[in-house]
Amino acid sequence: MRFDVVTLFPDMLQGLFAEGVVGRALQSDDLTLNCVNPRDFTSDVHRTVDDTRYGGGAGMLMKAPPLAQAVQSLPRRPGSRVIYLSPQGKPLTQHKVRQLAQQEQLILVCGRYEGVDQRFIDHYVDEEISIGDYVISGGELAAGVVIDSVARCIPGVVGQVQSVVEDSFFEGLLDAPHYTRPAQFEGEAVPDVLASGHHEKIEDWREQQALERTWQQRPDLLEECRLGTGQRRLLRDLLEQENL
Ligand SMILES: Nc1nonc1C(=O)NCc1ccc(Cl)cc1
Repeated sequence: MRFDVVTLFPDMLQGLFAEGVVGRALQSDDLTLNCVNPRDFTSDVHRTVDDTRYGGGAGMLMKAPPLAQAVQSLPRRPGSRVIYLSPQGKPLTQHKVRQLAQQEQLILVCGRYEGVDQRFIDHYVDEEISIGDYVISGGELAAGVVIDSVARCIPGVVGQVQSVVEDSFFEGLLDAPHYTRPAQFEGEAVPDVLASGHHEKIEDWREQQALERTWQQRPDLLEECRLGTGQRRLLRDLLEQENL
């Protein structure tokens, strides 16, 4: 997978991935990160990348030509997609992450200021993606979230594939609680079942905890995910316990 990031702040992205498991993977041949700066595609002495809006309105917009030339400067692999990060995009979900991980190349365009000229989006962007319903200062952190979550889905990037499969949202449910040594922490012990060594009971307990936590924190996820018969029974028991 090749990640190309179109950004006015290339050092930000390099900094985000200077260490860590994804950072190390990005040094390898099968996973690369390249940044391209639209400012390098300006022709005026001030290297202008922004301008005021037609029709008025506060703040500045990113101009289309430097963004377009930055994207055009990139070598394109078959199966490459241009993604624009913004609050106007479709929500980034684990399902979308898995879809993106199938591509050969992702070109991530990071906006700054108050937005970009819509004609750049219409002519060059394949899809707009949002990492959440809030506004951050630019698309760079959102691009970092896409790179990290997609890279984790690529075989060989994150060791112990099992830990990736068990990540929250891989089964559509939130994760069960986890515990490690010490056995006692501030007077609280670890749930007995986890010390029982009874793997089937432990799996059932974790399944029940994941359902309970998802039901409490994110009932919306329960509508979407396809529950197995065992999970459905556990959820029914849970709702009965809660007299619901
Ligand atoms: N939420 C989000 N999910 O993806 N990106 C965001 C976000 O807030 N970007 C800020 C942003 C995006 C475009 C421009 Cl021009 C300026 C600022």
